[in-house]
Amino acid sequence: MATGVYNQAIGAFQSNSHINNFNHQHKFNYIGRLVVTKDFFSSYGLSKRDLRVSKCIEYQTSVVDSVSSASRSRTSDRDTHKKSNEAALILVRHGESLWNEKNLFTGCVDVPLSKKGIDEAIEAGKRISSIPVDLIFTSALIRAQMTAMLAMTQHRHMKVPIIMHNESEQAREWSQVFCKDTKEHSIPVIAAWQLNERMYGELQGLNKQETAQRYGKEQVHEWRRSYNIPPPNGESLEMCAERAVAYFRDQIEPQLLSGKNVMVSAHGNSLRSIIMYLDKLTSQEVINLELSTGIPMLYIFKEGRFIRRGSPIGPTEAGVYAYTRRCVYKSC
Ligand SMILES: O=C(O)[C@H](O)COP(=O)(O)O
Repeated sequence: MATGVYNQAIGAFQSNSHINNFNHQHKFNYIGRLVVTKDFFSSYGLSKRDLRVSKCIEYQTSVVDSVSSASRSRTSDRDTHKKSNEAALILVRHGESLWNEKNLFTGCVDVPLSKKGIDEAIEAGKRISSIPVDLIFTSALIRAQMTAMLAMTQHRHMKVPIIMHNESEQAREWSQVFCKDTKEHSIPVIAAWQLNERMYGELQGLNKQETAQRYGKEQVHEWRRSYNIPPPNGESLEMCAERAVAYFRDQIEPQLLSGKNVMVSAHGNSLRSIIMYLDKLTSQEVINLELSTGIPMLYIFKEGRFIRRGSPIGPTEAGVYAYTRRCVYKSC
């Protein structure tokens, strides 16, 4: 049985305000397509009544498992992963940074999280706390790394994320862990510059609103959201996609293919380009794609396809939209 945590995780995606007390009906309304076994009900203290509210339960996934069930061994988790040939992919844009707070173009400048960003990262961690994570990829920038680390402090598995230093033979040698059990209670974290925010060129450090006043809203919107027009001496989304999507395909997809659950903590534009690839968005559609800080998005990778699971539907859930294809551009 491997559906319990998936249910719970999806339930947690439902609503910010319901994180601590979301009800089962919510969970099932959103899921609506999962096989729920006896184990699930007992491990989460649910009753038959809960089953009745889940009108249409038909889709079984083995991506995630019940961490609360101490009886299940890690070995069987691995077997399930292998057999199922499906995996979870969590994408999260870093929490608010100190420059997001000041409304400055940041790009590749390495700025830490603000207090609000720290809270967002912790909140993001709560939302994904029931999805087993085998491997984490972050950008090389501290705001994405802080987000990943803070999120993992909330995880039910309590595994310790450990940054892999591959920059030299010595770094690899000196950071080895010699205890099998300790290793099993760790999650490797791989930092890659290819996942960095798009390089914002001469806009880096400028105030967004002042820049819009100086160059005009349309011009700044074009720099920020067009697909192939770069800001002065910076990267267009297309250029950013060339490195970020290539990295995703070469390094991340093979991990998913092998059944590993992966979290990627990165940036507004590197993630927009990856989502463009995952959801097959056109260069027109991606213009309207906006990502909120610190809101995780879940995809299931199954039979070579990415199935987006992270955006709850319904007007009452507007506060937790991580992703919207049709958003009104606001100059900020
Ligand atoms: O780099 C930045 O300034 C932001 O993180 C992303 O900016 P954008 O919303 O202008 O793409």
